[in-house]
Amino acid sequence: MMRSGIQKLPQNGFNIYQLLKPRNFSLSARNCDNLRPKTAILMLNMGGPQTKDQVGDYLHRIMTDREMMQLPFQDTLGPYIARKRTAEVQKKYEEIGGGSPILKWTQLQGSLLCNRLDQVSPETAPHKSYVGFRYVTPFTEDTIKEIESDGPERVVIFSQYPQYSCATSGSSFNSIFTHFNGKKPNKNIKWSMIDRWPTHHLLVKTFAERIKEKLAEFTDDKRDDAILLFSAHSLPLKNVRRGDSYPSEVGATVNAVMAELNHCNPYCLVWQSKVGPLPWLEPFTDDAIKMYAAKGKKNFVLIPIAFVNEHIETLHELDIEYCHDLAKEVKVEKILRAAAPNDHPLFIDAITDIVDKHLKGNQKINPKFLTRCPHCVSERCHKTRCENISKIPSTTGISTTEDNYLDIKYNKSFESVPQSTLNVTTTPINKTFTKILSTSNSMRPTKQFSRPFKNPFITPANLIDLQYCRMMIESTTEATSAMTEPPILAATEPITTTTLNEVTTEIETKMPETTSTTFVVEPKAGTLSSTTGSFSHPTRLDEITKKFTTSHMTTTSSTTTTELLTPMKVVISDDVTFLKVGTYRGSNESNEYQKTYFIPQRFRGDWLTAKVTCKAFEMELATFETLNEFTSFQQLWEDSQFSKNFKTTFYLHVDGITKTPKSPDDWYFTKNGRKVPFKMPWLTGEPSFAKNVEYCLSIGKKSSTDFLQFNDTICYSNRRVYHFNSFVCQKIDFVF
Ligand SMILES: C=CC1=C(C)c2cc3[nH]c(cc4nc(cc5[nH]c(cc1n2)c(C)c5CCC(=O)O)C(CCC(=O)O)=C4C)c(C)c3C=C
Ligand SMILES: [Fe+2]
Repeated sequence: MMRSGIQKLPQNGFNIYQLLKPRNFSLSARNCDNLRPKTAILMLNMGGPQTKDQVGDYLHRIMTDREMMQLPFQDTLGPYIARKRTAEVQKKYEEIGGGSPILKWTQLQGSLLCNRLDQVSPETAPHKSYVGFRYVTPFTEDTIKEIESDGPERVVIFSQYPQYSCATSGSSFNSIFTHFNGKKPNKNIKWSMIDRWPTHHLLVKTFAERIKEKLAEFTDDKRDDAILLFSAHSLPLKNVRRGDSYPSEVGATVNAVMAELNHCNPYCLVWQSKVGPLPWLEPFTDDAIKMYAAKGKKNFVLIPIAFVNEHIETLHELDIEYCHDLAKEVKVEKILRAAAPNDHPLFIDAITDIVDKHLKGNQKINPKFLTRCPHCVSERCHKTRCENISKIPSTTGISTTEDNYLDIKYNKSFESVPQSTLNVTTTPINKTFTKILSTSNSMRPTKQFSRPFKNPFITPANLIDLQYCRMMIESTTEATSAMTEPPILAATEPITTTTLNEVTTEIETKMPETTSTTFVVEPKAGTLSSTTGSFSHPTRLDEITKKFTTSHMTTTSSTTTTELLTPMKVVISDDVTFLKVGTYRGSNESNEYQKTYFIPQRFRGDWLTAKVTCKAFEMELATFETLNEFTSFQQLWEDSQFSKNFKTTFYLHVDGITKTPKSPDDWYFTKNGRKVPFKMPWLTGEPSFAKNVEYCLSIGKKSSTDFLQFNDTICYSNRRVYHFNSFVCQKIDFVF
């Protein structure tokens, strides 16, 4: 499906030529480069690649922008991830017509804005708009040079993000102030800025109109039930914890729009476009559609609420991935996407009013902008707000000294925050989590860890490694050859049981079409017993998966069917290799056994350190207790049957089986107080096999707030074959 935001430019029944008709100086100001504008409006935005060729550089810039992302070894890791991601992102841009329409829309909006400003504010005319992008041409720094050479009296830096985030608007503003650092500014040009406008009444009206346009397309009987899903680009929770105002500002826009609409419909604020493995603001837009659909809601309007023009996330993610693909998958009746404000006349009125009021007012800068987030540890933010900003000549009657007063006051209050609060010193570990999370966001210099760590499990090195592993794990979508590093593993791998061959033969006899089985056997589950093997077969797997999915979900309870979520996907990167870190011996009533732990090689320390560190970040760590388990896992991953349809990424921790009951009747789900037996079909249906079968279920969670994940396990009397037919359930009581 091909979409192009550019093709949509003339829609909306709005004749832009009416606005562009010549009026005194205004048109010439924009068409004749030689004419000096009195007022320049610098439209700030992130930008998007206009051609496929720009995608690589664009991603490179995003990934190396420390305000947008904080990665360990960012200078190396950022470009690496950008390269890995380029082809995938290029494909998306191809599908929306070859490039991002942000530039075209911003130019049009700027032009319409200046025409209107010339009318409503002749004293500051002629106005001329300029575009300054953060990650792609025209770069803000180049545009500033252009403005300076045009020599206006006044420049208004106008953020095109209605809601402020340090990751977006903050990054753009900081880049401007960094640009001015060390330069001699032209004292004749006065600068001021508009950093946010989330609840401007005309912006709110524009969104309301965009929604009404779509509601009008529903039949009368369906219209009132349509759920309005306000979808905003998500934000990492670490940014939220730091105090980023974006979530509350987006919420403010949504509330104002709903008030404007007299709360005519049910609605929900949802978040889209998560990047990377860390937790971001939820609920995600696609999950919300799925879950509402599962609850019988079938009509939706998606409203992009945090961006003022079409871009890849409206044209691809919302239109193609959700309104088309997902809607089909979850059998939505009608789902429409409201257009972005684009060139809606009310929107042009909105930006005109914002700039006009700004020009007539005397606030050159929002005090909120000068006050950093409560948990901000960014040196750049500090420098920008306390030093660089005061180097830009102000535009209003306020003297530079007074302007500096704001900065100095702020500066002092910042300095008075004891830096020691940034150190992680406390135990027990639970208490340290929050601090670690809130202070490890930016790539802090190691000196911030200068105080000794009392918790022996968390070391700066491991924190950095952890982040590194996360990024690496997330950044690739295919299992790679580096995973086959097993020589080290093979050499040290203990075989925990003597019955391996026996079981292999047995299974191969029972399942003759099986050409590849990988599993490990171990003594019957007892204390500390855990999963040690996998079953995998390229052709049978599909069949088995089908059988499992249907029989589980339909025979256990019809209501659970609707709560089946995406199965797991395990992503392993070529940079994460595994290392043996420990072996221990144990015994249960009938056997002795030995286990060996493997952890990602980059972790320093033992497996416990790795585990505890991961726990601190609520991340599961892939640990493989035996070589066989490791190889099985790898095979499973490589098996396209398993990987092709999976959308969710998380980390696999093959964890212990909770209990091995004696018979299937010993455990069951409860649903509405009713006991629902969990009937496990045996893979071959062989009665002779079935008589010794015991059933197991391992339960895991990827984070404390996440859904339970169930792993089916079948035990044959004294051995267990584990396979990865995992699924995720919600709201099910499990009773042993
Ligand atoms: C308007 C709000 C946005 C916030 C907040 C935001 C935060 C944010 N974004 C990334 C990483 C990426 N964003 C990317 C594209 C992108 N981001 C926004 C908006 C916000 N981002 C838009 C409108 C776009 C698309 C622009 C276009 O080309 O049309 C990308 C690149 C695309 C991709 O790789 O998927 C990345 C990467 C982070 C890490 C972040 C918060 C910290
Ligand atoms: Fe983004």
